[in-house]
Amino acid sequence: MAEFDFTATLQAINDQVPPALQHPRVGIICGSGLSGLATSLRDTVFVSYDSIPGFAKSTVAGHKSSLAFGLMGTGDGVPVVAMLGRFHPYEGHKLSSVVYPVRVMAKMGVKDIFITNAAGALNPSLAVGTIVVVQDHIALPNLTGMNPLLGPQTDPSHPRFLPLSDSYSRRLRKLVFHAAHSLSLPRDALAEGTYAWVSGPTYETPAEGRLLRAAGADVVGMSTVPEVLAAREEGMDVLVLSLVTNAVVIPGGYKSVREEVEAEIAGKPIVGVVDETISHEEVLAVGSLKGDVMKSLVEKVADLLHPVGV
Ligand SMILES: O=P(O)(O)O[C@@H]1C[C@H](O)[C@@H](CO)O1
Ligand SMILES: Nc1nc2[nH]cnc2c(=O)[nH]1
Repeated sequence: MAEFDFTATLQAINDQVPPALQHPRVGIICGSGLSGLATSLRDTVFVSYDSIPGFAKSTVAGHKSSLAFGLMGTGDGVPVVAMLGRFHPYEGHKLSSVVYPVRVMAKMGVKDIFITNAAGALNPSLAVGTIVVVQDHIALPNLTGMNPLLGPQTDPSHPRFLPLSDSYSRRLRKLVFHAAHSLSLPRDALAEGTYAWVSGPTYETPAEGRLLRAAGADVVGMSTVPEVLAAREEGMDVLVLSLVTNAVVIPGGYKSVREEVEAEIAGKPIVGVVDETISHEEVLAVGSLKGDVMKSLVEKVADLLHPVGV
């Protein structure tokens, strides 16, 4: 961690943020196309990543590069810091840089972190637009030597062998369902599921999608798990919400070329999906279409939070 200087980072941030907002209770990471979450904040102060030592720059469309500090929810509001733009390993950022902002949030006093992302559906019952409350993950990179916590510990007080069985806070997951009830969201607007982390930047082949589905994952994405690990190591409670932006596993699979040719010879139309691709533009479009639902959910959860220690 010698490359990171928390004191310099916090100093640069505090120079730009009024004292009342310098110790946020909640941290939010906005996924692809979900930076609109920050419009929930009042008295907002933006701090550009350029001005923060140790922070990288997000290079992905749909990700800005600033922190937003402000108050969320009714009444006095909950002090929040939101990352408008995250870092992904596929952009060339080291895993230690990817998770540095999460560690900085912990130093600021964040207790609960809400991590959002855009993800592809592996479970065919998940429609585009569904918000998945993540209850577990499968991280192939963690199992194959790319664990973000590999290497010297960033703090000797952290556990060397971090348990992950309780990574996704039951308290916060329950609050999401209470929030959805208060907002009268239809039951199928939300689901529970397991997130598979892959490195990207390629989207999955159909066979890779089937592999991850067979392994038990419901959605797949290219972020989040490194942040979850760092947050847990830092002692924060974690909530992850995945917005389903596209289907990876197609029910019934793709029609084979033989079936297509046979249908052509018989002069019949081919029934089923022949070919389908996903693009980041599509991912962002779903984000802007469904971002408001994510936003009201996050606002309501912030409202339902009890004061720290209660
Ligand atoms: O930052 P998130 O995980 O929301 O972004 C997803 C994964 C890739 O970065 C991108 C692919 O479209 O969207
Ligand atoms: N890996 C992966 N990440 C995504 N982010 C949004 N959609 C997808 C997807 O289909 N696969």
